[in-house]
Amino acid sequence: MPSAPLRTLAPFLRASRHCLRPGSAANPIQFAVRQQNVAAALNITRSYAAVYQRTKPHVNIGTIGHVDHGKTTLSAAITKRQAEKGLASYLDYGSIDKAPEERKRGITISTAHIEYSTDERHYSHVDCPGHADYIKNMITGAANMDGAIIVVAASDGQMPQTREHLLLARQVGVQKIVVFVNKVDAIDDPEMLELVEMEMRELLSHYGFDGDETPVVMGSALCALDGKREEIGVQKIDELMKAVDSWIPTPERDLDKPFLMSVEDVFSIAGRGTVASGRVERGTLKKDSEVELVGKGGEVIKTKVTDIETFKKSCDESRAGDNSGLLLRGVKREDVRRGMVITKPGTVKAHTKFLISLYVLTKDEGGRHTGFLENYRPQMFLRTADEACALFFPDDVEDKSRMVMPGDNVEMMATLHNPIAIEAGQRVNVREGGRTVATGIITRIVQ
Ligand SMILES: Nc1nc2c(ncn2[C@@H]2O[C@H](COP(=O)(O)OP(=O)(O)OP(=O)(O)O)[C@@H](O)[C@H]2O)c(=O)[nH]1
Ligand SMILES: [Mg+2]
Repeated sequence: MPSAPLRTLAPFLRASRHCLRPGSAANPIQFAVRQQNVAAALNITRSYAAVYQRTKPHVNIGTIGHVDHGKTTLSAAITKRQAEKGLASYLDYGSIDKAPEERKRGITISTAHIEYSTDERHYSHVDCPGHADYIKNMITGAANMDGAIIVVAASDGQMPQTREHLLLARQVGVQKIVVFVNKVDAIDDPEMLELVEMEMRELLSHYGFDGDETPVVMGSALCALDGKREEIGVQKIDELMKAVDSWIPTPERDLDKPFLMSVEDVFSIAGRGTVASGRVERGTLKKDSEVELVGKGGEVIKTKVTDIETFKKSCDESRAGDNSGLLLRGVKREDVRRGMVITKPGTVKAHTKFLISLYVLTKDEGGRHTGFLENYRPQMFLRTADEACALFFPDDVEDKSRMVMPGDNVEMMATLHNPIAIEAGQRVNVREGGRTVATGIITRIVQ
C-alpha cells in the first residue's frame, strides 16, 4: 500500500514519465517546481526524506507493556504524528494489530514492523503483542531492541504487572527505556499520576535502570490518535519522541566500537613469536597498537600487536569481520588460550557471575526432553570460550524448588568456574553432552 505522500505523488510521477526526454533523469521534485506546485514539491521532498533518507542514524525500538495498556494505540499515534510532519507513513490501529505471523527457524514472531523518523534519527519499531514470544525472539537473536517505550496505563493505578514490565525490559537486554504513562484522559486526580510516576521511578531503580533520570511522559495515545485534547494528545507524542531521541543512545556501528577479537587458535612461528587468530568482532586495529588479552584465569596480559595477517597476507590494519592472525610481542604460546579476547586496553573485563535470560530449547528444537532444577551445571559457550557453569534462581525468585522446563523463558544467575571476558548484551549458548539445550543473553554483570 503506497503511503499518503506517495499517492499524491503518483500523478506527478506519471506526468513526469511522459515529459522525459531520453537520457534525462526523472526528477519529480523539479517537475513539481516547474509546475509551480510548491505544495506537491514539498510533499515529494518530505516523502523522499521519510522513505529514502538513510543518512540518519538507525535505532531499533518498540513498545512493551501489559495487555490493553495501549501499546498498539500508541504505535499508531506515533506514526500518525510523524506522518503529519512528513516523517512516516501513517499506519492505523488495524494494520498494526493484524501483523502477519513470520516464521524464522521454527520460531514464531508475530510483531508488526513499523518505520518512522524524527528530525534526528530513523526508527524501526516493533509493537510487541505477547511477552513470552518476544522474549524468546530477543534471546534467540531473531529480534533486537536498542531501547524500549514501556506503556503503563494510569487508570490501573498501582499495578502488580508494572514489575513484570520492567523485568521484561531487563530480560530482553534493554539498558535504557522511556516510560509512557497512558490513558491520562481517564484520570481526574493529579495526585494519582504523581503516585504512578513515583512508583515507576522506584521500580526502575529496583530493576537496575536509572530511576531518577529516566524520562516519564504522561499522555493519552487515544487522544493523539483521535486528534483530541492536544495538551495530552499530540503534544505528548512530540514530547515522547524527544525523550526517545535523547535518552536512548544510537547504537555504535561495529567498526566504530573498540577493537575486540575472540581467540580461536594459537600457534607459534619460529623466530617471530606467538600468533593468535580469530574473527574480529568489532572495531579496527592498526599494526603496533597496544592491546590486552583478557580471560581464562582473570589475569590481564598487556602487549603489542607487531604484525597483522589477514587472509594470509601481512597488512597494516585488521577490522570487524576479518579473519586475522595477530603477532603478539613477548607473549608465550602457553599464555594464550582459546576463549580469551584481544581488545583495546581497558574496554573489557573478565567476570564470573552474571544475570542471564535463557530460552530453554524444546525436545523438537534439539533440546532436553526433561526439565532441570537450580544448581544445574552445564557447559557455557561465550564467543570462542567454553566454560563450566552453574545456574541458580536470582534472589528475588521465591520458589527456588521450581523446575525449568523445555520451552521456558527464564532469568537465572550464572556463575563460571573461571573468569571470562563478558559484557551485558552478549549472547551465549548452553550445552550439555554435545547438544545445545538453551540459548541466552547476558543482561547484567554481577561480579
Ligand atoms: N481512555 C483511553 N483509552 C485508551 C488509550 N489508549 C488506548 N486506549 C484503549 O485501551 C484499549 C487497549 O488498547 P491497545 O492499544 O489495543 O492496547 P495494547 O497494549 O496494544 O493491548 P494488547 O496488544 O492486547 O496487549 C483499547 O480499547 C484502546 O482504545 C488512552 O489514551 N485513553
Ligand atoms: Mg496491541
